[in-house]
Amino acid sequence: GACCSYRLRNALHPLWQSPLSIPGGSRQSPINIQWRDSIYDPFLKPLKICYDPTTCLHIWNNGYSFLVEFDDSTDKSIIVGGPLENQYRLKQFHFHWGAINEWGSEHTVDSKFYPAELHLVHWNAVVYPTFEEAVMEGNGLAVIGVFLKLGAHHEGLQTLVDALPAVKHKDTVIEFDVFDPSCLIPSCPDYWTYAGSLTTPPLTESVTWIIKKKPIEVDENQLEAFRMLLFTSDGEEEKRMVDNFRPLQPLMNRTVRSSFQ
Ligand SMILES: NS(=O)(=O)c1ccc2oc(NC(=O)c3ccccc3)nc2c1
Ligand SMILES: [Zn+2]
Repeated sequence: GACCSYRLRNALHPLWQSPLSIPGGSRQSPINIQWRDSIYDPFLKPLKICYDPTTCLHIWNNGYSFLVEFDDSTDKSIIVGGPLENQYRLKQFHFHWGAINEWGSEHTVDSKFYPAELHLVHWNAVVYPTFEEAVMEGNGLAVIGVFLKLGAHHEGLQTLVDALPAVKHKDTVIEFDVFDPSCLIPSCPDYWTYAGSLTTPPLTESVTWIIKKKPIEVDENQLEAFRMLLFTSDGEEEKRMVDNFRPLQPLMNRTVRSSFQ
């Protein structure tokens, strides 16, 4: 059935030479969000986002994507509300994108891909002492997903794009001391939410996904800048960093809730 073909696809997908046996596999991510199957939940609260731009630390190319990491030793940059029982601390954000504009996002909406997707990764520091422990727990992480669509130039993203040549190769890092990632989040409050997993190893089923309904607009040059990054380290044969998204996973017996009617 569909499930075993997913299993096979996961095992064969080039980027994720994950062992044939993926973890449990009852709440894997990403998924297709079928708009008409999502259930409006009037008890979902608005998501409250409070980031302190001075908690920004550095940008680095980890060989999967480029990450902007934050100082998560205090509650200075947090999210609260939405589907969440506790407040969650911002750890890092990163993107997934395609070689061309026809695909690139991890989640799809009514089977439509966006050219890229932003993930803002947070962890439950109220209940767990470290990020590493939170990664192993069902309510450990909360990731906000924001779709990127081709359109107008995005001013806030440009400061990131300007820094990318300095992290072209895997395992390069540069200091990035002030950045407010809320400029990358649409002002429209509408979102979908479901219980899922990390989409790269360790693929642990510890993520409450909060997927914003509205995309942000970025221009062609900004998407092309992502595609100039490399999976490979300096001195290795160059492999462009593109198509760093995981294949869609089976919904199994999950429902996707919406914060809007
Ligand atoms: N595509 S994803 O599902 O958002 C996703 C997938 C896999 C991830 O591994 C980590 N680890 C750290 O951030 C980390 C940062 C610093 C120290 C330890 C871990 N974040 C992830 C997000
Ligand atoms: Zn991601």
